[in-house]
Amino acid sequence: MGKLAVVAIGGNSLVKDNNFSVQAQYEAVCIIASNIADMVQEGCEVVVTYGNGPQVGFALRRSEIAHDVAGLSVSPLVNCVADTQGGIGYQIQQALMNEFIHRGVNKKVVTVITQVEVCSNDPGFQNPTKPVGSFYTKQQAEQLMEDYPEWTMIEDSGRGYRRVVPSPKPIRILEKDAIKSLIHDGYVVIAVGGGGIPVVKSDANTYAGIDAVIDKDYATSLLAEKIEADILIMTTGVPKVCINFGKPNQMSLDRITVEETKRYLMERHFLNGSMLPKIEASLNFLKKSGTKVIITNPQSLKNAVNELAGTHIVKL
Ligand SMILES: Nc1ncnc2c1ncn2[C@@H]1O[C@H](COP(=O)(O)OP(=O)(O)O)[C@@H](O)[C@H]1O
Ligand SMILES: NC(=O)OP(=O)(O)O
Repeated sequence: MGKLAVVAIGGNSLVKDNNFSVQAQYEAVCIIASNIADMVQEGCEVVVTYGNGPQVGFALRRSEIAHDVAGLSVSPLVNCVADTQGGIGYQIQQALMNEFIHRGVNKKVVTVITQVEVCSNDPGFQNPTKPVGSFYTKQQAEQLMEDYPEWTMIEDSGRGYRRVVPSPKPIRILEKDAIKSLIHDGYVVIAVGGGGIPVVKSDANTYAGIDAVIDKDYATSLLAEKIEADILIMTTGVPKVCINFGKPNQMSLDRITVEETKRYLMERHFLNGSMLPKIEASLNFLKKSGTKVIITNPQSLKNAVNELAGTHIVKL
């Protein structure tokens, strides 16, 4: 078996130039699929995970508006996660499958509906931190919080204001063994979409969904550790991680060690709800099975694997 890489696709990186259409998202997915197919052809085993931050927020909002306008029942947030996990997984699966067909590569692709266990006492339920859906101006955000007193909104990385929802930490991936078997059988596996569908265990050892959005970077790092992946790659909206992000002295990083990363983390260079989870997920992974983490944008993926792009976080 070649090197095992986990490629995590950021939900925001699937939204191009504020075009929220399904077609535009599919086009963004196709760029990533082409890069992933290159990696597979170069001998890598690949597992794909993906976010759903924008998409799950849109799904929730659509359902709330349908309730207000047409009296339809509101979809619980956990079902919005399941819906977007399926919808985005379908697009990635189809784009990758078509890419392999075009190239004459005999590789099977499958998406696994993935449930991820969280703790019902997780402090994340009391303190929502996960930005979802659209970006709003400060004025719009103030108006929305007046109209919907139950909403919490925060400023997200200088990009505008967004609604935030609870984001408990992932503790167990229920379908982990199925994912491992499929990798072993030669599939490109797509899993842990949207961070996984959050579930809690009952006293009777059964499971039930709970309203939250798990950060896909933490869920991906947990999966990467459990399947003993060699490399973790996170694609997002920026080609490289920066220090002093958004400031006049912003500087992008090519290669950093774990120790340097920890120092930048202490110096608060990575913003909450956006780059911070990626960095924490990277450090978790490198503490366990991982040898290297790459953070870059989708179009640079192939070059990044060949050390020509992206930010590389290494043990030494
Ligand atoms: N230190 C940093 N370096 C680079 N980008 C940063 C940094 N801090 C915050 N960001 C922002 O974080 C974004 C990535 O987070 P986000 O869009 O939430 O991730 P995702 O692509 O997984 O949806 C980048 O596109 C950038 O706007
Ligand atoms: N669920 C999640 O973390 O999605 P994003 O990566 O799109 O924020």
